Amino acid sequence: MIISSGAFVSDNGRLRGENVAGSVRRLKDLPGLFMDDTAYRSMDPEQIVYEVQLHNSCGSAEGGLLFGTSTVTPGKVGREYFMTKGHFHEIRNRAEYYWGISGKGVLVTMDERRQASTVRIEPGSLHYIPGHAAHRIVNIGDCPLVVGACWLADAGYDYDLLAKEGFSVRIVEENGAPAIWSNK
Ligand SMILES: O=P(O)(O)OC[C@H]1O[C@](O)(CO)[C@@H](O)[C@@H]1O
Ligand SMILES: [Fe+2]
Repeated sequence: MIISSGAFVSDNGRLRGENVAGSVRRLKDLPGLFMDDTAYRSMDPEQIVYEVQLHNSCGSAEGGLLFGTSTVTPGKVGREYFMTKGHFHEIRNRAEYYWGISGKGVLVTMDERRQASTVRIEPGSLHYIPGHAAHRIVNIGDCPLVVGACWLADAGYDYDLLAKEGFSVRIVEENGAPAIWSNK
């Protein structure tokens, strides 16, 4: 039985070692995500918006768990802060834990009736995301936002519902501070 995987989480939330894989999302990978398309098109398409690192030692086996960290770069497109794409789980009832490792952020969740909620993420904060809730993180600070996560390996990703209307709220800078805008 495998009880240790030979992987490590460093102070900045980076994973290394066995069974660790990473992916990067750049501005060019996220067309239509941000509300200000003119600002989006004026920016460097190679700019990294966020990176995800994943520790996977079970594939997508039912009953297995995945562990990941997401690192969102500080920045904005127009007035809207850099954020992850966000998703519902393909198997809708699958829940997930998030916790803040470093930086300042907002967790946005939204149910299938487009009811949204937001909560601040800070180092050490713990967030339970129930099934049937889309989830996204937003970096509202000047440093990278690093968030850890643990979720069921068979959860999968569903981006289709969000591709049409997006989340019902957006996190934007207003008078120098983060504000929640309705996107209904
Ligand atoms: O690119 P997305 O769909 O916003 O997801 C980013 C990552 O956040 C997680 O929810 C946890 O970090 C993973 O499931 C996912 O890989
Ligand atoms: Fe998820």
